[in-house]
Amino acid sequence: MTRPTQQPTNGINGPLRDAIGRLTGVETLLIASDYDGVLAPIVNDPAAAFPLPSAIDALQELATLPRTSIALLSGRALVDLARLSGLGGEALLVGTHGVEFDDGFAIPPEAAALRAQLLDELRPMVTAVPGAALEEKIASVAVHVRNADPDAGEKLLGGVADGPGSWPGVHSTAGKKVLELAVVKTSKGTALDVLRDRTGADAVLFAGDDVTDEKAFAVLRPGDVGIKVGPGETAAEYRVDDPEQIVGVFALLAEERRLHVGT
Ligand SMILES: O=P(O)(O)OC[C@H]1O[C@H](O[C@H]2O[C@H](CO)[C@@H](O)[C@H](O)[C@H]2O)[C@H](O)[C@@H](O)[C@@H]1O
Repeated sequence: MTRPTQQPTNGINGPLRDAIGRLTGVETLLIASDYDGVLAPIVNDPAAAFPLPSAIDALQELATLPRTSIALLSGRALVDLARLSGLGGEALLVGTHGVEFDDGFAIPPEAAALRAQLLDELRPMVTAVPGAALEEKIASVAVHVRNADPDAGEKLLGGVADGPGSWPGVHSTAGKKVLELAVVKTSKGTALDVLRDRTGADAVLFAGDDVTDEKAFAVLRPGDVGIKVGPGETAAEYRVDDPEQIVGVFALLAEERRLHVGT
């Protein structure tokens, strides 16, 4: 279908605008998004990181369209992802950096034992640094230092990385003022491949802002669209500045795809 020349573009121009135009016409489309820093602006309290209402509106509108699926792919525990995003059956939700699908995840007993050891080691380390906090998830533990003195926080993260973060079977990933220690292998890339298969998508749009999202950008294929939100090195082909701009992308895609596929 030819795009009307006067169609609003939500301020999105150039190659990204063209890429969105190409996605509108694919037979089966998957829109997958990271949560924190993409749908929800970064805030000091992880428990209060709510999404931009307009982001959820745009994703929900996309989910109503034929042959169009939406997914959230997050480092969050699945239960927290569902609660904070407010999305339910209309979205495929995957938590803990790609291991926790909504059809169930059971942590292997030896990994559960390792996680318990990790918590025993980390609690006194974190308690000793005012403002630092532990976030417990089913197969990982996150050490947060956003609210700690910057030097003390960096020192804590260094000590955690060199200490429990280097134990056999522990997989450490640095994020935004956080070090995540997982007791199972995690990969948003593997999870995105699973989502692609499950939805039968001919093309995928993935948006992410952090280091762990690079594994998802790495599995994108020709015809897919990867969008990095904010600064930092990336393998993504496109970039927007902030969550408000990614809302613009989702809204434009919803509007154009509705015209193309009908409802
Ligand atoms: O994969 P994501 O959905 O981007 O989740 C990554 C981590 O996000 C959360 O931490 C980050 O956001 C917090 C709220 O804005 C912020 O306070 C913290 O400094 C950031 O690191 C979340 O708490 C983690 O569990 C996620 O893994």
